[in-house]
Amino acid sequence: MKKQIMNMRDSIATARTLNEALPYLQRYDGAIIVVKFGGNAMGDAEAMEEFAQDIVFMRQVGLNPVVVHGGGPMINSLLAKLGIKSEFIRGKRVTDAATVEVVEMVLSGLVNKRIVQAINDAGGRAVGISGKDDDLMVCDYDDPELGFVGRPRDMRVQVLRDLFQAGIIPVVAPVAPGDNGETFNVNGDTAAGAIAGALKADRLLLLTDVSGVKNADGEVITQMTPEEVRELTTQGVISGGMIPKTETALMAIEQGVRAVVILDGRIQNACLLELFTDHGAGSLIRSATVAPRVKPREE
Ligand SMILES: Nc1ncnc2c1ncn2[C@@H]1O[C@H](COP(=O)(O)OP(=O)(O)O)[C@@H](O)[C@H]1O
Ligand SMILES: CC(=O)N[C@@H](CCC(=O)OP(=O)(O)O)C(=O)O
Repeated sequence: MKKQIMNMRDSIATARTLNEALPYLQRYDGAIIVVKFGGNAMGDAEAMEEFAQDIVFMRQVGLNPVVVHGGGPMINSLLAKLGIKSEFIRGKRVTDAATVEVVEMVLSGLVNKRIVQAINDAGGRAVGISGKDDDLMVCDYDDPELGFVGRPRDMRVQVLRDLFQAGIIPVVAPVAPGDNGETFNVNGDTAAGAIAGALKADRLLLLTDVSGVKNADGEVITQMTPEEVRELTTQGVISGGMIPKTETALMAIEQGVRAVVILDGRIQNACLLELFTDHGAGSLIRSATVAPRVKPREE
């Protein structure tokens, strides 16, 4: 009897959750959601499975998700095995000719296919590509001191639209071509922002291993404007790997992405929580002039 009551309570809670999701399901119908899955957010097999389920769920309810992934820790591990040293400047890896080969092997191979397989196992149809496929993301050199690090210049996102049309979930590795046969290593956040900007995505979700952007007291800031982001960067409160994320957020917003959310990809169903519940998750960055979203995040 007690068990039956518990089951009933669970069912009521589930129904309530579904009900809460309805306005968001309506709001996001047909929306393009770019999800950056950082290497630190990937975690174990279970976390990967949950992430894949969230992505398949999105597609199932009529959204168009695009996954752009990172894989920094996996690159580090192979570089270490090969005895190749690597350093970071402002959150980006200094990339020489030997390093870029390892980066392409790890990102376009190991990591990309692991995500593709997880999404397909969860019942979706995923296809893995990189910035090289159909010249999706042609790059220039970002900064001479970084070596083969690319800065996206020409975006050809038609291939992504074609994949949406076919019911396929694109999974993009941030490796890209240059004009003179170069292979570029692109920071995953930068690539996700460029893709979201070119698609004028409804949302860019940057999944990482912290619960959001933190202020000087270490508290997560739930909502910020681009001006506030610039201020925190000048003060040095935003540093290291968070810099490419917030830089990306600002650029994406400038290019017409409605809002960017930086959130903890290790928490269960992070994407669904952000998109389909009143509560939301992480730090939402959007211009103060953009109309508030339906979601009341202490608004
Ligand atoms: N103000 C800040 N708020 C939150 N994290 C910050 C901040 N400044 C620096 N960071 C660092 O940024 C890291 C996230 O970047 P990174 O490790 O590159 O993530 P990913 O691999 O997911 O792309 C956090 O783990 C944290 O150490
Ligand atoms: C230029 C640059 O820094 N490229 C990154 C690409 C992978 C990445 O961005 O991975 P995360 O998202 O897991 O950090 C790198 O070499 O690590």
